[in-house]
Amino acid sequence: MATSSKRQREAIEQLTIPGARDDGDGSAPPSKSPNLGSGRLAGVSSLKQPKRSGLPVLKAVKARSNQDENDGEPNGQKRAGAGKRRGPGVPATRIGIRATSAIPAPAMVSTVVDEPESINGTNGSTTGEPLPAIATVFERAMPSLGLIDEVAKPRRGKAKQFDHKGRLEEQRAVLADLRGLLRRLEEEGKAFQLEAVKLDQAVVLHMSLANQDLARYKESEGVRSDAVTGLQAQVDELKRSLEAALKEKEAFQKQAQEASLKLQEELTAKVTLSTQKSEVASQLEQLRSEHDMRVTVLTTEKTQLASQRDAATAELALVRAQLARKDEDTSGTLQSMREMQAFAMSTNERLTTENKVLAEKLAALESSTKSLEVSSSEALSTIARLTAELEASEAAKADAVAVAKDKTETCAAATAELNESLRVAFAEKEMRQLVNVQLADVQNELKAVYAESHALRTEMQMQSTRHGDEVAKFEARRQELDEARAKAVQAAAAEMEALREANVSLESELHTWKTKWQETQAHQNMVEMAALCEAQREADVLKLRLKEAQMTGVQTMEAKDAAIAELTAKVKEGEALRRKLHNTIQELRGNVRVFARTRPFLPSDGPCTESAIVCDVDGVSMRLKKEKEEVAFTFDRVFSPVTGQDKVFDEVAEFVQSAIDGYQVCLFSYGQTGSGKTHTMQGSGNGHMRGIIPRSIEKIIDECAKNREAGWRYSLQASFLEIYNEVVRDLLAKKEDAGKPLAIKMLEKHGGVTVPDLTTVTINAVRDVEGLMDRASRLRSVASTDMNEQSSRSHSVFTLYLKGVHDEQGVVLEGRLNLVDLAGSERISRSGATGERLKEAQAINKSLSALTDVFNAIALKHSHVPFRNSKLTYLLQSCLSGDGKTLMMVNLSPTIESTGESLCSLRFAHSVNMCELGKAKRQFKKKTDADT
Ligand SMILES: Nc1ncnc2c1ncn2[C@@H]1O[C@H](COP(=O)(O)OP(=O)(O)OP(=O)(O)O)[C@@H](O)[C@H]1O
Repeated sequence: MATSSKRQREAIEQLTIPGARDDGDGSAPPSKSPNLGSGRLAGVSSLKQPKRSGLPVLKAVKARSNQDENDGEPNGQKRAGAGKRRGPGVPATRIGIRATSAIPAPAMVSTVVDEPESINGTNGSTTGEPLPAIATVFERAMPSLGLIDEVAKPRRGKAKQFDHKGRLEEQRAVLADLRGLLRRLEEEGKAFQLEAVKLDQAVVLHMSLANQDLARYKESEGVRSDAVTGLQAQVDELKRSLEAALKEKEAFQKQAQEASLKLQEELTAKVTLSTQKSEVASQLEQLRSEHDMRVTVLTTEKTQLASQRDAATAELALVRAQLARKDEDTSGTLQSMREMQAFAMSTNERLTTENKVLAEKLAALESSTKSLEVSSSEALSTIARLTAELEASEAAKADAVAVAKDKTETCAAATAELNESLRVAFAEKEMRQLVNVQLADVQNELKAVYAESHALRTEMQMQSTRHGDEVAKFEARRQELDEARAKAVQAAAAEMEALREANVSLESELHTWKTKWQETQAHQNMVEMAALCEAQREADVLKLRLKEAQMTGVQTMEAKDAAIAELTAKVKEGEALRRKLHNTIQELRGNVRVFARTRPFLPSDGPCTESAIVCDVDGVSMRLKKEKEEVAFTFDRVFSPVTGQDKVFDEVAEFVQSAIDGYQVCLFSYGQTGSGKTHTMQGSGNGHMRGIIPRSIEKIIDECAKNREAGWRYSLQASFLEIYNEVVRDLLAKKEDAGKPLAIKMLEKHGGVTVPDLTTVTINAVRDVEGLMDRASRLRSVASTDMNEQSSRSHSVFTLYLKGVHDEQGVVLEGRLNLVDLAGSERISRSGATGERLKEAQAINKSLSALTDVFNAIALKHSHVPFRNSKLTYLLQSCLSGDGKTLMMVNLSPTIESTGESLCSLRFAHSVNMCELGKAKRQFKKKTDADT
């Protein structure tokens, strides 16, 4: 404002003509040229200034001109002449118009294009504030108007005093001044043009900066939204799997509860049974003692009866002897009587007297005979009584014998019953053992579910923390950008507001101008209007250009988004292709494929859950933290603790498919004890935690069913063995053969090995395998150690023999899938093994070291590979000597304490990964009669 007033004063001083100076308006000559266009308005507030400074001047001009007109001059054509006549009045008006119209239009344009600078907040102007174009025009025009007014004022006063000549001189001088002014204004116009060009460049520069900012913002927005979407998807995925795991866990808990309820019931039933059994036993005991007592009583009775019988028999014999004696006596007496009768008869006559005596004697004898006969009949009745008694005792004895027989029968029945209950009790015991095995399995499964869900929870927490950080970062960035944008918008709004205000004031000014200038010079007014319209048009064009630029920016961003999406898809495709090519190369080289899997933390690992293993997101590399450094490893596949059984199986499924296609496939899990080998191979339960073995069988059965439609017939056989303390044992053996050592034999025909007496079971359905696994897990050598509650103390080998016959094509495929769950390597000091466990650990470590030697020999391409150094390597010889495909799953524990073991396992796995076994051979042959 102060500058503007100063400029006005300077201009007035410069333009003050000698006549005017004489008028006492100021005596000092102009010291320098006025610089009307050099300054910019300091801000929106300065827009008001021209109104305040210019309008009163215009009003004064108008008032004076009205006054002149009122002095007696008519309007219209006469005015020009009148003006000339009146002297200073007319030139003053002209000067005013010329000075205003001389302001170059491009300068206005240049001030309009100043906008983007302000929008971006990077205004190249010294003040850094907007330049409202039209306001500037008026700002610049106002001093000239004031000047003209000032110039005209004294002249009008003097007009009355000078003559025509003098007035003409004055007019000429004024004209010359005005010409000079016009020239300066033209120069000013050029300067404005130059400035406009510069401002154009600045606009372009700021536009490009704005576009860059916009692009950066869009890009970061895109990255953020991608990351947010990705993270959201991951979180959703994790939530889903957690939910599934929780559901499964609930189901398992339910199953476990049911199982424990069942077990409880069974235990109650068993208790009842054993109570019944003890009751029966006590009854039996009672019966036995009763029976024994009865037997004793009967024996005593029998003995008594026998002694009675003996006594009776003796008595009878005695009586019989007496009777016999008596009979003898009687017959002797009769003989003597007969003799005596003969003697009597012979001597009858002679002994008539004697006959009497003899008759008396005879009568006596007859009475004694009679008494003897009485005693004989008495003896006979005694005998009869005794015989009856004997018969009664015999009957009693028979009764007692019958009772004893009954008792014996009861006893036998009770014994049979007892045997039956014992048999039931044994069956119960077996059942209980089975239930215990199942319960252990369920508990294990529960533990695995818990561990997996815990890992998922941890991962989710980490993800959400990371997500939170990312979101916070993006939020901060967004806020920054929002703030910048808000500032820019604010600045733009202020600018727009200023423009609008300027426009409004311009319009009102214009209106005033129009009204005034219409009266004085329509043509100049038209030029001015044209300039204004031109400026407006240019402003519109610039606005349009800005809009277009924004549109182009948006389009470019959309194109960039599309390009980013395309590139992302290409990266994915590239990754898939890379994996495919990697697999092909590995296959062609016959490399042993190695997958690494880290198990989640378990409650038994203790409170510290800082993992020693970091799995990278690329899915193939990992790092092991060792003190302060990290050792990096790369394998064919790396599974983090949150990877479930299904995902792991998805990756090994192609190997299982190879077995169906007629290859010998060997898949073995290696790692320290408690690192999750059995979990990976066998798993637990029949749900989500099923391992590779049950899933492989399901897949094979499914695939075989599908291939059947194409004319293939399949037969599936399975065997399951363990190598415990260097002894091969059949895990599917009958009870009586359990634990029997089996021999490994070299097959002369194929050069492979076989275990001749191994049980093979035909598999028709998935449920066949469940029974089979139960059978095997009851026989497998498992024990509790400090490192694992259920530690496998043996290497187990599950083999599936597949034979596919295509009758039409006359071909036979013979695939074999060996799924090996190795016993865990262990540091004796950590596992706390002593006694039997120590012996087992030593055998395990020895055979694992033999396996290491075999792989080392293969890796170094030694001519001799020491397969025979252990039962394990001898048994796996055909798989490891190049005919088949081999995959090793290295299992790892995440704990810091296991770092040493993990490093050993990883180094071994790395050396195994380097082994080249040669290209696998398909077991394909022509069908023969033996293959029907
Ligand atoms: N990926 C996993 N997710 C959930 N739980 C797991 C996982 N891996 C292992 N576990 C759990 O860890 C425990 C030990 O695993 P496992 O018995 O399979 O180890 P191992 O390597 O076979 O041990 P050992 O050599 O002593 O037999 C089990 O309770 C198992 O359920």
